[in-house]
Amino acid sequence: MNTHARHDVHGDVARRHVTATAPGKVNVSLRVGPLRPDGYHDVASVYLAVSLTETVTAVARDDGRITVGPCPRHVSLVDAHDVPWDESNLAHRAAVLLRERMGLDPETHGVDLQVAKQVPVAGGMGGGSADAAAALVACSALWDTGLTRSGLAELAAELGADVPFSVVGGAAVGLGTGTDLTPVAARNPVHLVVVPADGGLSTPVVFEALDRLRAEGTLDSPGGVEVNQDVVRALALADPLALALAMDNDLQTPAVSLFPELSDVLDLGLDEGALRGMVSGSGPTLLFVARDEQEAERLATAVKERTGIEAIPVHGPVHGAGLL
Ligand SMILES: C[C@](O)(CO)[C@H](O)COP(=O)(O)OP(=O)(O)OC[C@H]1O[C@@H](n2ccc(N)nc2=O)[C@H](O)[C@@H]1O
Ligand SMILES: Nc1ncnc2c1ncn2[C@@H]1O[C@H](COP(=O)(O)OP(=O)(O)OP(=O)(O)O)[C@@H](O)[C@H]1O
Repeated sequence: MNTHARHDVHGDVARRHVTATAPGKVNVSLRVGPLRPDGYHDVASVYLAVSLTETVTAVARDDGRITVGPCPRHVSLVDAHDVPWDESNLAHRAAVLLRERMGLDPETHGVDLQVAKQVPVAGGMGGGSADAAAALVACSALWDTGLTRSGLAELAAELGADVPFSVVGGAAVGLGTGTDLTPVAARNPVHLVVVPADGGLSTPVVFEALDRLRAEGTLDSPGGVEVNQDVVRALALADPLALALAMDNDLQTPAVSLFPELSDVLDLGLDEGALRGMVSGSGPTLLFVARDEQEAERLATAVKERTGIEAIPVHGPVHGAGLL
């Protein structure tokens, strides 16, 4: 029996359960290369794990079934109606993959996954990826796999480009499809405001829009991608102004072309004193850089007052997926 699992009483049956959390992310730099034959793009990304986290409780079942649903105890801050609560859910896929790769008996190793979400759905902040990362960590403890964090990160890469980073957390450069991670220093927290949009954007559709804009010559087509070292340096120096000036995102133009309302909110954030505004990942969530925590609080309140949107002050880096 592993040391992390606790017991709970459901009816007459004591069921072991484990809870894990995993962070959402923003990309403070996202440089995207040309389309590859496998449908992916090489990226040079600088990831920052932020203080919006997903929580997954894995409750043991001995009938081999795997289920996923909203957590009945933890409050979700986002509308769980937008989430597919079936086998396509990334947390469900994570549990299936882990069980298979560890050679565990599918007749006896089942789990109910209870997910509490804080990260906007389909917002470009890797919320589904964080659910997968938390599910991997929770199920690994529940089933006593003995996998290390790097073993989990390797499995994570099979689930999606952003999943390994949510396992690892902190701040990191991501190469390849984003899964080849190198941690970078980020000593002091960076304070940001994230502004979710009313609706989501499909990640592949945003990448396709980028390819289209490049093919028609509206955007330059790079031969390859290089890491934005100015952003890496700004994180190491914990200098919000340098970070704001250096940040970039190749998916911003395609995301705004698909979701034109974003330009108004970007302008409004700058008008309210943000050091810089940018689309987070594939969008449509926006991120604004603030000078410090107080300024982030003030900015979030101002954006909320002017737009009615629930702007959220966050900070990063925070640690990766772990047991509660
Ligand atoms: C936009 C980012 O969030 C930035 O971190 C990621 O690149 C996307 O990560 P993700 O949502 O975990 O992506 P996946 O689920 O692996 O891929 C979804 C789809 O996005 C596109 N995709 C994703 C990552 C990548 N490096 N190149 C791509 O072209 C592909 O069409 C892929 O089929
Ligand atoms: N656990 C999950 N939570 C949310 N969405 C999920 C989950 N599992 C699968 N999905 C599907 O994945 C899509 C993208 O969800 P997610 O919230 O991860 O987007 P995202 O933050 O834009 O991702 P990324 O930044 O990694 O591209 C959703 O529209 C949904 O259909």
